[in-house]
Amino acid sequence: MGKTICVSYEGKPSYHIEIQKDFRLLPEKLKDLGYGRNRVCIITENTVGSFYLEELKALLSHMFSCCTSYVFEAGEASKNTDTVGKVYEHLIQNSFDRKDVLIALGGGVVGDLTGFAAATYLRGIDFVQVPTSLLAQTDSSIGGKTGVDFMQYKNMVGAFYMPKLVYMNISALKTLPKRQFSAGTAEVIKHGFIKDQKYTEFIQTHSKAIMVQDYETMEEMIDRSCRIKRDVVEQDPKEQGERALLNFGHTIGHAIEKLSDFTLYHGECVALGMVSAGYISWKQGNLSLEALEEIEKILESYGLPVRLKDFPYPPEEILETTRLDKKMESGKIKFILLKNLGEAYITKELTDSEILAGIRYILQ
Ligand SMILES: NC(=O)c1ccc[n+]([C@@H]2O[C@H](COP(=O)([O-])OP(=O)(O)OC[C@H]3O[C@@H](n4cnc5c(N)ncnc54)[C@H](O)[C@@H]3O)[C@@H](O)[C@H]2O)c1
Ligand SMILES: O=C(O)C(=O)C[C@@H](O)[C@H](O)[C@H](O)COP(=O)(O)O
Ligand SMILES: [Zn+2]
Repeated sequence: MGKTICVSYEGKPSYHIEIQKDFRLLPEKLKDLGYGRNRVCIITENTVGSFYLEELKALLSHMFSCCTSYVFEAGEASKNTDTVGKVYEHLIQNSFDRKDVLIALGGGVVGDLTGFAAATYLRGIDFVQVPTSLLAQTDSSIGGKTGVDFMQYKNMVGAFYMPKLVYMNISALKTLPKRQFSAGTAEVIKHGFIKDQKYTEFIQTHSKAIMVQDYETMEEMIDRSCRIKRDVVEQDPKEQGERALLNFGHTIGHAIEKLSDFTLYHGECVALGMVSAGYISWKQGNLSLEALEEIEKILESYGLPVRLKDFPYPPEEILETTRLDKKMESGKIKFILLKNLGEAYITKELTDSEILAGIRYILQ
C-alpha cells in the first residue's frame, strides 16, 4: 500500500511524495503523470548505480521510447558545476528536449545536482526524485532546493525547482552504510527539535527500532519527517522567513563540512551545528540545561558526533568560514536558535563572541 503525501507549491497542488517498500509502483506513478512516449535519463552515481540502476532500467525501459543513464562518481566532491556540465553534454548528445524527464536516483548529492541540471537545461525540464539515502528520503528530496557547491562553498549556485514526483523505496536503505544512515538521522532529529516535541519523543523512544530499520517504525518516522518538512516548505517555499528554521544546525555545520574537506558528512556536521546552536540557545537564557543535555543524548543514541576533538582549525577560522556561507544578511550571520525543544526562531543579533563560545563548546 505505502503512503502518499501531497505537496502544494505557491498555493496549488504540486507533487506527491510516495513512500513505498519497493520500486514496483514507479512506472505506474510515472504513467499517471503522463510520461511514456518521451525519453527518460536516470542520473545516479557509481555506488547507488551498482545497487539499483539495472533494476530501475528494467522497470522503465519498456515504457519510455528511450531510457538512458548518466553515472558520476559518488560523493560531495562531485556536487559541482563540472558534473552539471557533463549532464548537459549527455542530454544534448541524446537529443533530450523539454518533453523529456530526468530521474535523480541517489542521495542528496544526486538529488540536488539533478534538480539543478533539470532547472537549467533548456530553461527547465521535468525531474523526479528517487531518493535512496535516509537524508534524501526525509529531507533533501522535498521542497525543491536544488544546487551545487562552488569553490567548495555549500550550495552556492542553485535554484528553487520542484520535482514532479518524489518516489522512495524504504527497503533501499538496507544497503546504506551504517555511518551514512546515522548521518541521515541528524535531519530527522532536527525536524523534531525545530517543530514537534512529540515527534522528538517518538525519535527518543524508538531509537533501537530505527537503528535496526524495523520497517513499520521506519515508515512512520519517514512519513512524519516528510510531513513536517512539507508543512514548512508549503508555507514559505523560497525561504523568505520560516523556511530558514530548516537551517537549524547548518550555520556552523556548513563551515565544518567545508573545512573538513567533506570527510565529515553533511548530517554529522548538522549534528555538531545543532549542539553548538543548542549551547548558544542556553547561553541566551532560552533553552534549559536539561534540554541541551537531552539534545546531546538523542544525537549520541543515533551514533552522531556531539564534539569535534582535534579539529585542525581554530574557532576564529570556523567563524570566518561561516561568514562566507550564504547565511549572511546585511553583513550579519543568520542563526537559528531554540526557545524550547520543538520551538525554533531566527536571529541576526548574535555577537562574534557569542558565536565563538558556541563553536568552542563543540571543540572541547
Ligand atoms: N536540497 C535540500 O533540501 C537538502 C537537504 C539536506 C541535505 N542536502 C544535501 O544533500 C547532501 C547529502 O545527502 P546524502 O547524505 O544523501 O549524501 P550522498 O548523496 O553523498 O549519499 C551518501 C552516501 O550514501 C551512498 N548511498 C546513498 N544511497 C544508498 C543506498 N541506498 N545504498 C548504498 N549506498 C547509498 C552514496 O553513494 C554516498 O556515498 C549534501 O550535499 C547536502 O548539502 C540538501
Ligand atoms: O530545505 C531547506 O530549506 C533546508 O534548509 C534543508 C537543509 O537540511 C539542507 O541542508 C539545505 O540544503 C540547506 O540549504 P542552504 O540554503 O543553507 O544551503
Ligand atoms: Zn541539511
